[in-house]
Amino acid sequence: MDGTRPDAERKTESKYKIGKVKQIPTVQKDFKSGLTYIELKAGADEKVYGCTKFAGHYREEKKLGQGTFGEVYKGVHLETQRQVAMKKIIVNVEKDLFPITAQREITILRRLDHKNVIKLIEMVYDYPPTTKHGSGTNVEHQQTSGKTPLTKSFYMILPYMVSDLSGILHNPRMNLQLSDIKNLMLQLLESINYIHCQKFMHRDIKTANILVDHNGVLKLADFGLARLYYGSPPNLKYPGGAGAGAKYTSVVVTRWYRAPELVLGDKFYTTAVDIWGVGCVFAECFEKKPILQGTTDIDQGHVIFKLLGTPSKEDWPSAELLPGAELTKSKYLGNLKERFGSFLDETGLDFLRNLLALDPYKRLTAMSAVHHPFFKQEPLPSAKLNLPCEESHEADIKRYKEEMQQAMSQKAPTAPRGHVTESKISSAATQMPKAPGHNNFPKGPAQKAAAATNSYRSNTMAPAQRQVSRYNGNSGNSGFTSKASYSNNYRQSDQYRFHPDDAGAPSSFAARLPKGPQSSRFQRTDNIPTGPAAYNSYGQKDAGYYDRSKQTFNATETPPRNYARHEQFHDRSVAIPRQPRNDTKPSNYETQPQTQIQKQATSQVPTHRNSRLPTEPYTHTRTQEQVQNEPGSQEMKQTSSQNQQNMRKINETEKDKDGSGTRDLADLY
Ligand SMILES: Nc1ncnc2c1ncn2[C@@H]1O[C@H](COP(=O)(O)OP(=O)(O)OP(=O)(O)O)[C@@H](O)[C@H]1O
Repeated sequence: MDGTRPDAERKTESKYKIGKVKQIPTVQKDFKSGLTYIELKAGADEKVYGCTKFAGHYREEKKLGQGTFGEVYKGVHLETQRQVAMKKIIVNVEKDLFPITAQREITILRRLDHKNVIKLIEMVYDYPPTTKHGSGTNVEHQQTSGKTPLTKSFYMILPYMVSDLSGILHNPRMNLQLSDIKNLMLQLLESINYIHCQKFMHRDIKTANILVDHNGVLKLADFGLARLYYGSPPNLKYPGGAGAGAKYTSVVVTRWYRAPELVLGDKFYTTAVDIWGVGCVFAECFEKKPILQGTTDIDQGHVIFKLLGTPSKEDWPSAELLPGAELTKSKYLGNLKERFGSFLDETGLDFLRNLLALDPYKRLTAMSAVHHPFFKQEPLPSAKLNLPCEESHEADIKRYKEEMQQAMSQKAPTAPRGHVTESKISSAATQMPKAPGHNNFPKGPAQKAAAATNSYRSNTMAPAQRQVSRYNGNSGNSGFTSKASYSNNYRQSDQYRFHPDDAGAPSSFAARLPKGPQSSRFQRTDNIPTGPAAYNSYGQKDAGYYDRSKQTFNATETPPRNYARHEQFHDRSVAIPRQPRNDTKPSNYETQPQTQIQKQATSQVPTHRNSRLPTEPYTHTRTQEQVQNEPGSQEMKQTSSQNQQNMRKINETEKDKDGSGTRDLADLY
């Protein structure tokens, strides 16, 4: 381009060669051929190949979120006035190191092209003013203040998305119906199936990385931890995911969304780690907060097993071979049904249970999950996600919390004598002692009852509860302008509803995903083979089970209630007797009796800033002393210290290559 420049200068420039040379973004049209083109002309001060210069082309507006290596801003492309999101990557001029996660994200995003995956529009750069290359807006300030070392910035320019799922779930004016959740889940599974088929694992699935545009289209974002995996894409050979043939770093995924095999230190994990994240996201749509909030990496294991039960050898045979196997000596019974039974029926619970299968080889794949009967039963997934067009990002969560606390402090109207009123409950609640280390939100039963009346979950609330909800659009008391939300039994007319099996369904979900390892279980029921080997919790025709006592297959009856799930579902030839579970009560406050209203209240308190790396738990209802005195806690302590030792060993040998951003390139591909 500029033949007069010295070689040395050209060498430094090519260090940031990122893509095509693209200095002038104006798209022109050739009238003869009808083709559009961009004229390439290097400006005198534009030194980075493949990047547009920030100054004069883009304007930075409000902050949308905090990234690992810089912030994410809303911005405007000046020539087109198009709104964009700008993910800022700050590079220290002295060290001159480009963050590897950013490099990884750019490389991967450029390879992906799917409607449910965020697109990288272009890269732009901004030089510090001390260099002769020109002046950048952000760095001028640095120079004048003279405090911080000079940095140059790169921006990943992405299409602007009006909200992320974390923001949506915390926004009191947004009310997701079950049909909307199904729609979101289908879009999410499509995006994950696409990236898995492209041989990438995402490794950071969480609500903050799931973006939604103003048309209700979901876009998976943040590929900073993604990587190419080895081996074939998901297929019949590899149930439970793909990529098992190689060793990867196990310190990936934001802790609360980390799959149990990662928690136990497995390095030969598969794409199934992303499906675990999908399960966490799905459940979060109901509780409106991350469902598995471990305070440490070891605690994460306990929290997982508290929800799903400690796995027996039959449940997860390879767990005992993992470095953190000590954790499987705990004796939790699991409380998935108690926690989510009020939101989901048996089919929904089965879907959740199979997304959150502890054994990755029993977990659904993205392609099989799409065919789960959950999506075929009422309410069907909505054809289009219609959310109020309000910006909702993780950066807004703090504001929602303040709004909620303000609304809580307002007095409710007095009720006739003898009736329990919201204000009475609230005042009783405020007298309850606060648990240590917690915020100001009420904790005791009465407070939780008060909080429950302010539930976000209007779609699952009883009508009486819904009437007193301040946040619900249905409520006359609503302090917010809200789109009319539907009543509990509202059902969209069929023309607006989507069924995955409908040939002419208006949506793009119509069963066009390839059939995967476990997908046969979720295909049409007439595909399910008959006979003893076919008992399958989804096969309506063959709803039989292997009767252990009679040593026969009972093809006509449904299994008795206590029949172990793996016997019906996973073990197709021999029913392995389930290990009797020790009934010792674990040190698990969730197993203590809780009223429904308490549970609702606990689930509705968004006390964390957002769902990034956890620092403290949401609720902390017991004192240290209480915890120590609980039955089983000493035993847990021993297990825990052994686990800690194990995990320390793992961490020492593999110093968080992914989490710290100091990964070596070899791990990339
Ligand atoms: N294209 C976009 N449109 C609107 N908001 C966005 C966009 N991309 C990111 N955001 C917002 O910025 C937040 C952080 O973005 P992102 O997760 O990509 O950054 P990150 O540096 O990778 O963060 P983390 O360290 O949490 O992984 C998102 O949760 C979202 O709220």
